[in-house]
Amino acid sequence: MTEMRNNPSAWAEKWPAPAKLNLMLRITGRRDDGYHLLQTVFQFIDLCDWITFHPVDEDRVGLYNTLPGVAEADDLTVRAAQLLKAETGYARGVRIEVEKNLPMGGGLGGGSSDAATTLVALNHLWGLGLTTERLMQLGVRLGADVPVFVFGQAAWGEGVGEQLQAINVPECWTVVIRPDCHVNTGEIFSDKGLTRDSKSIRIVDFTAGQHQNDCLEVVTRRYGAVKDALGALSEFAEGRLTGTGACVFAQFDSERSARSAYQALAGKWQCYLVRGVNQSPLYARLGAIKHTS
Ligand SMILES: C[C@](O)(CO)[C@H](O)COP(=O)(O)OP(=O)(O)OC[C@H]1O[C@@H](n2ccc(N)nc2=O)[C@H](O)[C@@H]1O
Ligand SMILES: Nc1ncnc2c1ncn2[C@@H]1O[C@H](COP(=O)(O)OP(=O)(O)OP(=O)(O)O)[C@@H](O)[C@H]1O
Repeated sequence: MTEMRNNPSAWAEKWPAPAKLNLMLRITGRRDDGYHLLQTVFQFIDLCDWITFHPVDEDRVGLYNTLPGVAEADDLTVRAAQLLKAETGYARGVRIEVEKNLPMGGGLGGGSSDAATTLVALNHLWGLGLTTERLMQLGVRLGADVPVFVFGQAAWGEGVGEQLQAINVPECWTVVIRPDCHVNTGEIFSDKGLTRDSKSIRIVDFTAGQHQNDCLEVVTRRYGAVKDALGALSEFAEGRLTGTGACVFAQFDSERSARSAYQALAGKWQCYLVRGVNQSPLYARLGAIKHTS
């Protein structure tokens, strides 16, 4: 029996898998394998999927509930757990229960965040002792957005988003609109019209207001709903695209102004009123569990 099995309360905990926003995204080049080189700023928001891990004595990884259109074996939580077992030789298994709140194909990184939470939580619950750096290296094999969720702090990202430097950005009240469409990330990155030669900038340039997202033109050309959502937001504040969309967001100086924009938009759009956070809620949970175990 592993150490953590003697602490059933840790197993009973739900683990958060937060969404991220790309506060800007520049495409500066392309690797030989086709992946794009980026400069981006990641920040988390307090909108989360919630994942519960149930110990299984046999060598088996499974789900309680599959997601629409995603076979069990393809689910990123299952793939993350299998990867950890292959890496460490851990012999037992787990059943994973995902409470899905983050829209899929929304540019909020939900699948990647679910994978990262699985890596971090099972590393802890199975007592594997892998470092955060090693978990990030495993994570990037599952998706370019996984490392930042393992990293757990708002970050300046380069490479494909796996070279990360922690930064502090204002923790603004934010309105996110989810247009009624799913954007396929691979489809946007393979569009012929995508610009891939943006000049590199420095963190101070971002801080001074350079917020461009190089995917914007392609995404709004292909998805009219994204363009309309940006138009709706721009009546209140600067509207921005996160990742390759579909979600768009605007940051506000106060809860009051964010709430009033949210109330005006919520009649027509599916929206979320959220707060930007520089520390991932995942690490708040991990800290609390370590404290009591
Ligand atoms: C757009 C972002 O969300 C910004 O944070 C990420 O770059 C995308 O991360 P992700 O969804 O985890 O992406 P992956 O699952 O790794 O890749 C999906 C597909 O997008 C393309 N892709 C992705 C990331 C990247 N830097 N260059 C790419 O060309 C690849 O064709 C890949 O097959
Ligand atoms: N646990 C999971 N949650 C969501 N999607 C998953 C999961 N496992 C596999 N997937 C697959 O990953 C795809 C991308 O989902 P995700 O929610 O991460 O999109 P996204 O927010 O646009 O990601 P990104 O911003 O990283 O491009 C889904 O369409 C689905 O096929």
